[in-house]
Amino acid sequence: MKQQIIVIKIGGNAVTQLPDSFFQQLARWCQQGQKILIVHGGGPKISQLSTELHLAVKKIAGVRVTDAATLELTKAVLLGLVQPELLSKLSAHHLPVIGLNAGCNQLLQGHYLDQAKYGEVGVLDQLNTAWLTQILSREIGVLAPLAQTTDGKWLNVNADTAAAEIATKLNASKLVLLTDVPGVLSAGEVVPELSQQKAHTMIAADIIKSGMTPKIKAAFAALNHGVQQAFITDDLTHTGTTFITQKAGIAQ
Ligand SMILES: Nc1ncnc2c1ncn2[C@@H]1O[C@H](COP(=O)(O)OP(=O)(O)O)[C@@H](O)[C@H]1O
Ligand SMILES: CC(=O)N[C@@H](CCC(=O)OP(=O)(O)O)C(=O)O
Repeated sequence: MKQQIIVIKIGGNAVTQLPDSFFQQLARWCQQGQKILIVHGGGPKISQLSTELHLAVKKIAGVRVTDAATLELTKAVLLGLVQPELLSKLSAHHLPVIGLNAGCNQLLQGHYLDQAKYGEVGVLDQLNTAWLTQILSREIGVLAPLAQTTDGKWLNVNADTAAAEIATKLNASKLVLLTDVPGVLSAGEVVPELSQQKAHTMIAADIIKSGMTPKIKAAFAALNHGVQQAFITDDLTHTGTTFITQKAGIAQ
């Protein structure tokens, strides 16, 4: 089988409740020689600790408004709590892993999204793909959704957006957005296939909202920029919602 790159984004809720099937599927992909990059979130923990420390929690369409104090807390949560916990769970399942962040070898560089509106929030520009690809040929990379400006300032990036942009830059075969729901839901049922047009309608009807909005945008951005497949699921062994492009010509 051709070696391909799979990017898995794990949301902050999902990361605390990974089923056995998650580790088993990773082991299967490793045995097949697939390269795997995990981008992890941590939003619920950032919000919880912000509240405990009396820092305002504000999100605009799923993107955290991040002042300087919230950025410090975000780095501490992602790199000090969520990432080590995830690395130790993966290691306990004998999977070869390495923790990564934007500070290593210009791994992820970006610029401010809109500093007046969002504060220290970034958009990705550059990924050190040569170095990352080498790492991924040996280990599962586990990466926090932070970037640095060219002059070394840290930026908070929504993890769904980061995962999709990284998947695009790596020319990944698959982007899996692993979350706490089995897919995009409509009237309590998983929507098995979602076109961009149908997603727009569901957003306008307020069926898709809050944290699901950046996922939808991220998934379509990745597909439209060459990633072959994108899914939202709560289980790596179920496809949940598969995103489809209009070009695929599948009925909506
Ligand atoms: N149509 C929808 N289908 C499923 N979940 C939705 C939908 N609209 C909004 N959501 C919300 O999006 C949440 C997932 O986003 P989020 O909490 O940000 O997860 P994560 O931490 O995995 O990024 C779900 O738990 C649900 O509350
Ligand atoms: C700018 C921005 O929104 N950054 C996110 C990064 C973490 C994240 O996205 O975590 P989840 O995937 O668990 O939501 C945040 O601060 O919450």
